[in-house]
Amino acid sequence: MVADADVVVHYAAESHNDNSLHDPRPFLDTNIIGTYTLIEAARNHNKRFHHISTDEVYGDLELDDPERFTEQTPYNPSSPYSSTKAGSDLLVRAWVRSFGLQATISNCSNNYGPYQHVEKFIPRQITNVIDGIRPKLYGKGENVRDWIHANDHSSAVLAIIAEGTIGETYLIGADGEKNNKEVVELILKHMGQSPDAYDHVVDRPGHDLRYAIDSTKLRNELGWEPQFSNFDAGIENTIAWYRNNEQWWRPQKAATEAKYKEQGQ
Ligand SMILES: Cc1cn([C@H]2C[C@H](O)[C@@H](COP(=O)(O)OP(=O)(O)O[C@H]3O[C@H](CO)[C@@H](O)[C@H](O)[C@H]3O)O2)c(=O)[nH]c1=O
Repeated sequence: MVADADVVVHYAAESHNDNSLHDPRPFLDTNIIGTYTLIEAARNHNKRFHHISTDEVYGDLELDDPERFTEQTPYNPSSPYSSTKAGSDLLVRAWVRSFGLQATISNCSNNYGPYQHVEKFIPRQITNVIDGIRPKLYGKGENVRDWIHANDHSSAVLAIIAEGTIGETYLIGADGEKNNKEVVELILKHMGQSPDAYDHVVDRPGHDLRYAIDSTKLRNELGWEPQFSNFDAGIENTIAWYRNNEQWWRPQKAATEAKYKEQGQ
């Protein structure tokens, strides 16, 4: 497959923190060995490679910290998931230096939009409300995530593939910081529910407090700008998508909720 490709863009990963806390092994197999397999294939076939990664490799920030993550922030991952992504980033960097792999890396903040698995925060709450279940907030709901629409993530990746400098890392983010409580309240508002119609549940062990991305390098060097900066409208459209595409998510819903129930979440 790699022999016939122009560019290998490596999005594939075990990506869900909660899953990694209950069964870390698939994260090592997929994120570490899987990435090793792909960079070896790209090296053997002399192909341009782009590695999709996460801002979680940088650990977390305090809620009141004025700083945001930059390409210079030291790696400090917290979870089995983010530590395997940090490991996969380092493999790519080593293949660039040792073997001259023509690779770039991007670390993106939290994505939202259509086609997201119902295990993730936003689709879980939307599909819960559709099913008459109250949304579930971990802990106090004060944790902050820096939301970006999936289409903006994709346009940034395209810009990096086209114009990015080999060996470089680019942070992708759209200045979308919101705490989890605000997001749930917005979903409830757009779904005609009372703003307090949610439950607090058991917190995630080691739960990262806040992620925040400074994407100046991507914007200045490659001229990238996000197009979907209206989060309110983005959430409304995402709700409409889940309402209109039940056949896509329904097969995963019961098993996903059963797993959460086992953890008191
Ligand atoms: C599923 C769920 C999550 N949460 C909280 C935990 C987090 O603070 C926030 C978002 O949770 P998640 O959707 O699991 O996403 P998070 O752990 O931030 O990680 C996401 O964003 C990362 C980028 O920052 C990606 O690398 C990961 O693959 C992706 O899963 O919502 C709740 O309060 N209730 C929930 O039911």
